[in-house]
Amino acid sequence: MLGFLLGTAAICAPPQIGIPLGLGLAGVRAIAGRRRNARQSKLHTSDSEQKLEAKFEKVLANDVVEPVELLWTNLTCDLKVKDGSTKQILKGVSGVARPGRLVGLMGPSGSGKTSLLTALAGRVPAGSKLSLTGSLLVNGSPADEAGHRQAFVQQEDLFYSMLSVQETLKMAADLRLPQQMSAEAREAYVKQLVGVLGLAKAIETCVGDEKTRGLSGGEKKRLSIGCELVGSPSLIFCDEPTTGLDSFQAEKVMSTLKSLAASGHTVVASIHQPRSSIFAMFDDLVLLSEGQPVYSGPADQALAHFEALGHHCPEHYNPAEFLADLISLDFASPEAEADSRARLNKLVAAWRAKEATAAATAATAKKAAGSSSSSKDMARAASTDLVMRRAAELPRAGPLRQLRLLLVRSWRQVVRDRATNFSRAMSNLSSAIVFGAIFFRMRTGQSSIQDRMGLLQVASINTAMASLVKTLNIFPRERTIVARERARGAYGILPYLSAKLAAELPVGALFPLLFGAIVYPVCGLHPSLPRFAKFLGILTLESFTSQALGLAVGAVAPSTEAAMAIGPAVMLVWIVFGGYYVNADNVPTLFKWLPRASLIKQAFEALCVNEFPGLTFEADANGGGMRTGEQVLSWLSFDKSTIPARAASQARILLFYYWATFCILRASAPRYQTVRPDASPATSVPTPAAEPAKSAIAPAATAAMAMPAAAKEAAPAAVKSAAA
Ligand SMILES: Nc1ncnc2c1ncn2[C@@H]1O[C@H](COP(=O)(O)OP(=O)(O)OP(=O)(O)O)[C@@H](O)[C@H]1O
Repeated sequence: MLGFLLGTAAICAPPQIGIPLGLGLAGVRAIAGRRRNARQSKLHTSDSEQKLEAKFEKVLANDVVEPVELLWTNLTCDLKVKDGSTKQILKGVSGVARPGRLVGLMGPSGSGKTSLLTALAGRVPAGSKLSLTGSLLVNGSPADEAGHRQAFVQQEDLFYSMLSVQETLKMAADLRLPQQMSAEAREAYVKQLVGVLGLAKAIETCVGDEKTRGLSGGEKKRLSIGCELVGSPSLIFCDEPTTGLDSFQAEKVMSTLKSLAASGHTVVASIHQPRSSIFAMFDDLVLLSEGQPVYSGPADQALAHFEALGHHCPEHYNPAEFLADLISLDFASPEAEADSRARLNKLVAAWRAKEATAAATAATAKKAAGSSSSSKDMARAASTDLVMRRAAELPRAGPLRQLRLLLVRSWRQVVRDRATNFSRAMSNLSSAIVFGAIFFRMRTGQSSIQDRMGLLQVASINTAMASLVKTLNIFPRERTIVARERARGAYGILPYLSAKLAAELPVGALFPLLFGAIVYPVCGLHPSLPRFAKFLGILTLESFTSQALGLAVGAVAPSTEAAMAIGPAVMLVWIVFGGYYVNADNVPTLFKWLPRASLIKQAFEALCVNEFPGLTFEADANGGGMRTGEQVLSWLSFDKSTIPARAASQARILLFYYWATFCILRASAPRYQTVRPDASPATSVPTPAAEPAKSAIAPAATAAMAMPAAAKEAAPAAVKSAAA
């Protein structure tokens, strides 16, 4: 199985590293292969899967990435605005991304880079106000039918902050690689990936967050790329990978992308205004302004193109800056705007004319490329293609394995997050000290009845709020990570939620216990050990229910800020109907369900039922007042209540929130729209006007592009011969 690693390593590593590495470790691969076979026979893996896996290894070991060519023609993105009109964000953009080449998407802010990248990656949400038309082809087939593997590295780097680089990559590998891979092979695969990403020095460093120091911005970005690389995608999209990084880190990130392109991947990265050393890394360049194409072709021919149009880039000038200035609109004054707009219109018109001229040539070239490919090339590409696709379908981690892996991850996150745990402990401790000081050693006078009720109410509110706020702070962010991982098909919602709860509940229970253990004796609540234990149990269950409410709100809210606004507002309703401010008997029929659904009410009522029975109070100055705890319960309308009944109600509310969270998360699985064919007749052929320099694997790419129909016929024969 180490062969798998070596193959992938050879693909991911720059050629000068990959080839010696492959040769040097060939012996180790043989040993690992024998171990794998033994393990597999133990697992009763089916023969066909073993054969497929062997072929998969062979394909990877031969340093072959399935070549993928992405071709977009006349791509238009319309945005419906409020008044019913339409704003064009992309206005008929065409271009190509070839295997083995790094394509830079450049343009001024708001020019449509992110929109184009998102459209190319097929990540425009379905049902949004955006609609896409045009043509998007992968190796000649519509992108949504091509079945290729691709990765989308988003601008924001999100991770479980307490996991190290190695653990993060290993988790991605464990969840997403075929489960037949041995543990050693996975480990070696991760090690190799770390090398490719240049993260060897940071391998044990935890990712970190605002509270805990960890990876630098550049290292986080490379880790994001690494997580997306698991599964060896042919096509890699990267949205503004250098944003927020210093020039050194930005260059390292771009070098990683460049070496991935050099090993056969097709890489497309949007970038705002790179320094000249980064600009020099681009093989191809797509320039956009105001959603219109200004240039699309080899990066080293861009300046010549604009030179021919009368715009000369001064010597020793950063070409990226020159191009950015050239295609930007100047809003300094109406005259400057009119001038820059006129210049831009000319540049766009010149490019459109060049595209139109290239159309006929490209059609002929495409035909020639198809016929010049040897049948051997075609069979090889078809074989590779089929094996890679089928290998990607090998079973990954099943639900139980997912549960185990996710449990380990959540547990590490919860236990290692000392900063959060410390602040939670301090918050509960300080609340306990404040309440302890206010309600210190309550006596048995009439006024102590109110004090006891007040303490029980604030104890239930404090416990609920502490748990809610902590969950709202963390969960919306975690939900985004989960959504990304689910988009890669890493795991299901049920294993995720089960693992999260199993890991978090034991740690989460410590904080209400700490609070209750101080408040109960200090305030002089009913002096009985069983009642003390029940007091702690009621608070802990309430804390879990409040966490579940936080999960449901966090699942539905679009951001942490929104969740922090919605959660306390919902909690306020439960506090009002918490049994202290409004007597349940006086609630209008329409709202009768509210006290029943209030987690505060269930906790407060249970705490009262635990506290008051058996207590006696001194009479007031007139000899009146409530003399027994039972009278107090009756006054509160809690006289028929029992602790098991309240606990059962609380458990029902808890389960309802879990169920709601599950349903919301499942329903919110991202759905993306496909590109609708353009109704108008095709106006251009999507080939850069200038012929790009041929990459090492360009012939394979051309063959793959030209032969989807032929591939279908050639594939079975090719695979048969490979199996033989
Ligand atoms: N979902 C959307 N709703 C409203 N406007 C949008 C949406 N998506 C894009 N736009 C608009 O389309 C234009 C292009 O946006 P886009 O984010 O693609 O530009 P960009 O070149 O990536 O900008 P930047 O470099 O600043 O990130 C902008 O004017 C933007 O406001």
